[in-house]
Amino acid sequence: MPVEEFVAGWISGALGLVLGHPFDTVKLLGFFKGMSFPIASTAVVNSVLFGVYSNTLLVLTATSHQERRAQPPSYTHIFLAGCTGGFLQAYCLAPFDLIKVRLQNQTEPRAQPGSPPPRYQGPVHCAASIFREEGPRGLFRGAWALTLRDTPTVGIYFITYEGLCRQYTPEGQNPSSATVLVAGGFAGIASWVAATPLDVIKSRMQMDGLRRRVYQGMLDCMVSSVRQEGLGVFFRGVTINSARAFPVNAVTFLSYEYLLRWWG
Ligand SMILES: C[N+](C)(C)CCCC[C@H](N)C(=O)O
Repeated sequence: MPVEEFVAGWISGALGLVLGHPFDTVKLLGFFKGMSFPIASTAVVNSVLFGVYSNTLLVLTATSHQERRAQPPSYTHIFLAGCTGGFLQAYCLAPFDLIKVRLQNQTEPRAQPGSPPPRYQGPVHCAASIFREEGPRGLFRGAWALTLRDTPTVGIYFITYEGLCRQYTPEGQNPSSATVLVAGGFAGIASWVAATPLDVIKSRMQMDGLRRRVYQGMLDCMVSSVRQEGLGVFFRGVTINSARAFPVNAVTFLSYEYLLRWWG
C-alpha cells in the first residue's frame, strides 16, 4: 500500500490547521488553549482522509497518484474514493472532535478566588473524564452524525477539487500553484456548505449527555432543533465554516500536492 499519501496528508493537515485554528476558536465562542492537540489530531485524521482516498482510487482505477495526471480517473471513481475516505476518517475523527467540542464549549475559568474549576482541564483529562463518566462508547458520542456529515461531503470535496483543477490546467500537466490554492479553497467551501446542517446536529449530539440526555437520537435532535429554531438552524455557522475552509484547504491541498511531487 503506497504510504506517501498518508504522510503527505499528515503534514498538509497540520499546516492547514495552523490557519484554521483562530476560526475554530471563535466558532463556538469558547477558548481552546494550546495547539498541540488539534495539530496532532488533524494530522492523524487528514492522513487517513488522503491516504484512504488515494488508495481507494488505486484499487478502483489501478493508477497511482503519479499516473493520474495522464490518465485522469472518472468523477464517479473520485466521488466513491472520497466517500470511502470520508467514512473512515469520520471514525478516527470522532473522539478528537468530541473532545474539541467539549473543551470549546466550556467557559473560561475566571481567575477569581473561589470560582469552580473548569470541568475539563485539558484534552487528556477530558478524554479520561468522558471515559469514566459516559463509558467507552461515550467517546464516540455524535459519531454517527459525523459519519453522515463526512461520507458524502468528502466526495464533494474531491470532486470540486479535481473538477476545478482540470478546468484550469492544460491536459496532462500538473495544475499550477494558484490553481491548486483556488481549487483547494473552493473544495473546502463547497464541502463545508454541504456539511453544515449535519455539523450543527453533530455538535448538539456531542454536547448531549454532559448533564442529562436531552435527545433520544439524531432524528430527535433534528426535529426538536427545527421546531425550536426553524430551518435556519441548519445554516448556523455556515459563514465562519466557509471563511475557515478556504485558507485551511488551500494550504492543505498545496502542501499535499507539492510533497507528493517532491517525493515522486
Ligand atoms: C467534510 N468536511 C466538510 C467536514 C471536511 C472536509 C475538509 C477537511 C479539512 N481538514 C477541514 O477541516 O476543512
